Amino acid sequence: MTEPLIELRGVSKSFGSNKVLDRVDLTIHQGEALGIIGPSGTGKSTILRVIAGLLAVDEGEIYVRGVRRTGLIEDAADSVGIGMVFQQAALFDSLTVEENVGFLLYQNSKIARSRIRQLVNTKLEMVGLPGIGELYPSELSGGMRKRVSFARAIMSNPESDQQGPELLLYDEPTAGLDPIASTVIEDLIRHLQCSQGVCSTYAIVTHQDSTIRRTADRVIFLYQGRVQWQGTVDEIDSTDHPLIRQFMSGSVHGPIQVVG
Ligand SMILES: Nc1ncnc2c1ncn2[C@@H]1O[C@H](COP(=O)(O)OP(=O)(O)OP(=O)(O)O)[C@@H](O)[C@H]1O
Repeated sequence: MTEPLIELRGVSKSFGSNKVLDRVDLTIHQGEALGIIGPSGTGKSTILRVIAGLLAVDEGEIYVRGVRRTGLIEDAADSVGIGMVFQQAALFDSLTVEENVGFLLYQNSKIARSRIRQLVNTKLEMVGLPGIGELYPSELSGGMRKRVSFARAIMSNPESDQQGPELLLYDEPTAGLDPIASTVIEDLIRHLQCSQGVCSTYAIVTHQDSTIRRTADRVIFLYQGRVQWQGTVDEIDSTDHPLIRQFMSGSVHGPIQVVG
């Protein structure tokens, strides 16, 4: 098998006395669509932030295409471009859609405004929202805001060698959306995976059944700081693993402790 794009080896992370990740091993290969599921508060977003290089770990090693990462992403860029779509769309309300999507280029490059506008428009078209650059986030629906945040995550700098992120990390991209708006987002995630030159690999954290089934090929189940199960999306239905059976049925009875 080829070298993984990302590999976590024995990664642990605590917040105070709360040990959220406990010697987690995880690999993501080129072209994979990985679903990360598990009960609330079990460390799914934390894993994404670790993979993105936004959060330091207490123990363990992170390899990016076989090269050990030391420090955070701000210390040294990885050889693999990573884009992250946060749980909340996290747009700046006082900026237009265009300024939000092109934010990093406006801030960190000397590229002409007209060129950035062109690049932004291309990305807005890719997420199915052409011509909305002049609008403000408050004028958009929740689903549109999510799509704008996708456009921002896949923006690339034409002055750099990287065409765009090779790995996209989605944190609950369909949370709070109705079933149809969720389908639009799920289709978009798959479509972006297949678009040439953009993010053919992704990891997605989700609680939504339809999103797990429609966007993931392989799934890992996280609980009590560990990867407790992994399998294909079809195996979710056939496994008799008690954690998966309880989680997918939503039962309050079983090995998963119900909080609250
Ligand atoms: N910056 C932080 N400081 C302190 N505690 C944190 C921090 N970030 C996360 N935590 C704690 O770590 C645990 C895991 O949080 P995380 O957001 O990774 O869980 P999750 O599985 O994504 O949850 P959910 O499904 O509810 O979004 C929680 O108990 C959370 O309170």
